[in-house]
Amino acid sequence: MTSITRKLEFDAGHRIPDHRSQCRNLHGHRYVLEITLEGEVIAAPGQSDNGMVMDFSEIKSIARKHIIDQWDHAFLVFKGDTAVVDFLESLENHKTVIIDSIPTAENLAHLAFDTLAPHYARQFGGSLRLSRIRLYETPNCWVDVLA
Ligand SMILES: Nc1nc2c(c(=O)[nH]1)N=C([C@H](O)[C@H](O)COP(=O)(O)OP(=O)(O)OP(=O)(O)O)CN2
Ligand SMILES: [Zn+2]
Repeated sequence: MTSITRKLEFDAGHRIPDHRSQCRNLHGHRYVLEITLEGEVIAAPGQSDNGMVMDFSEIKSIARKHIIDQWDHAFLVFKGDTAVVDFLESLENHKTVIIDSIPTAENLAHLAFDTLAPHYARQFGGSLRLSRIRLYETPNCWVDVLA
């Protein structure tokens, strides 16, 4: 079994409404998402992905389609944070993602894991699995969600 990791970055706004300090304010981060997959190295001479667990560009395409393109330059807001939801909905064409939980790094990492895992599992007849999502909220703060 071999483990490979693809890193992607995106910018998003959020706030943690219950937070006792600064994080209750509207603010943003350049998030770093690391996607780690486990699988066997493909042995298929002549095939584009020969010698790879999965083509890094393919890992990126799946993550972009299902997470990055939605979250990049969006404001990620808890559905129960009605003051902010109402404000964002008053802005024409604003990119807002309403989620079922408070947008902490932990909850966002779990959401990314649960969203992406089935898409990677579908590759190569189910022989590939998402083994870890690591999400950096800042260079000093990150979360790991493990399979
Ligand atoms: N367990 C968690 N704690 C905190 C979260 C979180 O998602 N999970 N989020 C925040 C804030 O949103 C913020 O992103 C982190 O702020 P801070 O602790 O200030 O992190 P910095 O890296 O910017 O701190 P430095 O002191 O500049 O290193 C808070 N807590
Ligand atoms: Zn924050």
